[in-house]
Amino acid sequence: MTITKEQVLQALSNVEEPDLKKDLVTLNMIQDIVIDGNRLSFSVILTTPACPLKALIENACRNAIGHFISKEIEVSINMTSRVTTQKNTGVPGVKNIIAVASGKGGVGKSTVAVNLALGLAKSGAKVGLIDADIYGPSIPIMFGLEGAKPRASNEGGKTRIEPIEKYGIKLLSIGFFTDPNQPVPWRGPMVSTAVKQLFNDGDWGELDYLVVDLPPGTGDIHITITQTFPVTGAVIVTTPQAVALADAKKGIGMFLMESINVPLLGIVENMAYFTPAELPDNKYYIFGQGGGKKLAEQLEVPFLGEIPLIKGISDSGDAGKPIVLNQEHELMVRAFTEMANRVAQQISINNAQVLSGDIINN
Ligand SMILES: Nc1ncnc2c1ncn2[C@@H]1O[C@H](COP(=O)(O)OP(=O)(O)OP(=O)(O)O)[C@@H](O)[C@H]1O
Repeated sequence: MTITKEQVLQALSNVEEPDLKKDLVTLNMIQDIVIDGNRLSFSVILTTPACPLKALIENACRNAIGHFISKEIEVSINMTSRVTTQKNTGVPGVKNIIAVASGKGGVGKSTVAVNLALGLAKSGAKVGLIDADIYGPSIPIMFGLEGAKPRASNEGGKTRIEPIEKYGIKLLSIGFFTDPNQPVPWRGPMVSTAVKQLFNDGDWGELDYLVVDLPPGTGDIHITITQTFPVTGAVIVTTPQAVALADAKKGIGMFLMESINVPLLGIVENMAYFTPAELPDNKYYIFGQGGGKKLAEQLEVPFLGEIPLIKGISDSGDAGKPIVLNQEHELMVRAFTEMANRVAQQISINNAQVLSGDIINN
């Protein structure tokens, strides 16, 4: 039997991407169609490396070919991915900037930023991390990089700073350039210049996601970053207590201000419950239950997940090996991996909504 490329595309135009709510052909996700007698192969380009719907989409493609063309065709599908982008992020080669913020200090914003970056990288994405928490940069410690100094060079009058690579991600922290034993006595404009340099002078190469750990609260750095670089979206970290939730709301308000206008990717509730190591199935909601989820519902933004409170996180942070890399802490690995996948999924959905039509650029 002879089949044509047009028949294949026609059949696959009946398969909808469940998140993006459009068919795979309209989204330009079907590529490299090869027909050889009754053998057919093609690639499906997903928009997140760890697409939770991968198996479902592959199955739907096989069914569509069987149903609309013939069950006799031998189908081979290459499921691959290419992270989308919707706007120029202002940093060459960087497809998406993710700002991680919290209203209140000490809620675990840096912990979430680090494990988010590593979770995204684990799924196969190219990831960078900027620690813009100028008054309390904690990423050098969390990666075991205290005292590290990134190499800087000068190319044609332009400074290039080489991010430090560890655990598969590229890192720059304001802490690499300051004395950890001294407070940073910088005024607003100096801070803004220093932070912008991390973005502009960093030799980031090609990145799918650049995660930015912001200082707590709302201030100069938030305004500088969001007004200089078109941020793809913000992840808000809170804990379950009423004070933290109230501050998270303020933080969210800032991102939604007309002059800032950064889309919200969602809310993460950290230290949501306590699970003792010896009783892994028990959850104790010591600070109250469901506050983060309720806030997300109220504000109509996605809820990205609950991260339990366990002692291992602070130990891992202090030991320079973030918990998402520590298979012994299965519960945490799962919580952070799922959160990272939800963030990637949300970016893919937002990008598709902005781009309408072809979302995979050739
Ligand atoms: N889920 C958790 N379980 C146990 N400890 C945690 C958890 N999340 C964070 N911590 C610990 O709480 C402390 C504060 O976390 P972190 O530095 O990530 O917070 P932050 O919000 O970035 O703080 P800052 O306001 O100083 O920037 C750290 O010691 C960290 O290891």
